[in-house]
Amino acid sequence: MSQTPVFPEGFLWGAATAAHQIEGSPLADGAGPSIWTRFAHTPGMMLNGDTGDVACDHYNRWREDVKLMRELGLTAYRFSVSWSRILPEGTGRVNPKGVDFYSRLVDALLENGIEPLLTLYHWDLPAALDDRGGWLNRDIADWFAEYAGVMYRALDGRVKKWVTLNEPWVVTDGGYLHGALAPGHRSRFEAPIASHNLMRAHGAAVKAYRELGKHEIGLVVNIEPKYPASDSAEDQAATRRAHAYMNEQYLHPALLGHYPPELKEIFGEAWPDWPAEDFELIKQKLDFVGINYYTRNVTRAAESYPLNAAMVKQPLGTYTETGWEVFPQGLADLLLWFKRTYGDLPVYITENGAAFFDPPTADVDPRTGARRVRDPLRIDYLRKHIGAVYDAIQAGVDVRGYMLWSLLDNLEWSLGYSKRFGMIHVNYATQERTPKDSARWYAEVIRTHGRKL
Ligand SMILES: N#[N+]C[C@@H]1[C@@H](O)[C@H](O)[C@@H](O)[C@@H]2O[C@H]12
Repeated sequence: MSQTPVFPEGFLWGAATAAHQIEGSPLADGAGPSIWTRFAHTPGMMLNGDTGDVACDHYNRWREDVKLMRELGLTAYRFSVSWSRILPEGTGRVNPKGVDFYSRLVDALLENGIEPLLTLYHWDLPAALDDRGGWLNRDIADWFAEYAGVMYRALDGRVKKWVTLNEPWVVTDGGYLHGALAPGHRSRFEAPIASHNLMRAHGAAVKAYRELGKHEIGLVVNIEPKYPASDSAEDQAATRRAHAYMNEQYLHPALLGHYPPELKEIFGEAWPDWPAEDFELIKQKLDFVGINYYTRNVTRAAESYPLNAAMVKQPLGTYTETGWEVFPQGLADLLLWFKRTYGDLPVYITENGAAFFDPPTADVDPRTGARRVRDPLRIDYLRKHIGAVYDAIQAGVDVRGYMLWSLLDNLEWSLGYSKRFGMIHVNYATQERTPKDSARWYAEVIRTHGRKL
């Protein structure tokens, strides 16, 4: 990016979170347990034995957090709804106090000029549905559409941008193939079934929205550009497999109505022959796609399960606390790939950010008593990635907003509280919030609509 950027009028500047990662109080006011409530209380599943029982206590502190969003000047806020707060058993009985929590949050956002982007599913499946097979049960498409319908009836109109699923790839790869995430399964036979049912549920929820809703709905995927480590046929083939497995596995059925052929190659006998009518359900017209971008992957052939591919660490690369290479050009490359492959569908960057080392407690200026958290690496990361978004917009990609991951330091799933992605520091012992230097910087970016990158 060379010149002073001029982002499109109406471009949304926001931040993103997820229910289980910030709310705490997972069983309050009639809520049912989710698979993450269970997983976190299963010994050995969570680093340091951390759980989401308290997290950022957002369930009780949401007013304070909305005030912080307003002070930063956010024009949008992406959050998720905990399905089991709404339907404690996953289907049937609605918990009015669960609906009320999100209704009040949405009203507060709107009163403060912040547009809500609501994610229906950000990994916290009701435990009661997991007991009935969860994402392995084809009936979940109907269960998810029922839950989505409850939320559409309650909030559509105040919420005008809906997301069905967050990162189906992680749900499946982490929860059903490798077992690092809830519900902790490890099966190459279950993974394709979970993936396919996630996409069937996505389609059913979009179909329900077209009957009940009047605004916009989309899908959020985590995708990353795969660059071959060499020109060798083996590395090229490994890169092709990795690209299909992560970047095309969900966008192809949702937008094109079929899977990439590599998935049959990857899963072999574990890849079913899906009924044609499933793709009619999955491929529903979308109003936008959300892209979560963090890093790239330089890929080589290797003996690995199930891809026979491995990432090549870059000796001159800069890496975050989660071991991800800082590579902003990958975001621009990815957005151009998306446009070439799927056309001019509007795109939001629904997550982008980094975990760098931040202290457990904020510094205190002895003269003023003011708290401060210095995070120059995060500012550099964000500046370069927002710049890459601008480059893609200049190249013709219809990007309509940027949601920084994350508003708050939060529960990084099975990594617990060990990784801090927030632009607002959370002292978990006191629940004190301290906007980091990156938050102050982002507020200026927003105030100048991107001109002060
Ligand atoms: N890891 N990491 C950070 C972040 C995670 O905290 C979000 O819940 C996911 O949507 C996505 O993986 C990205």
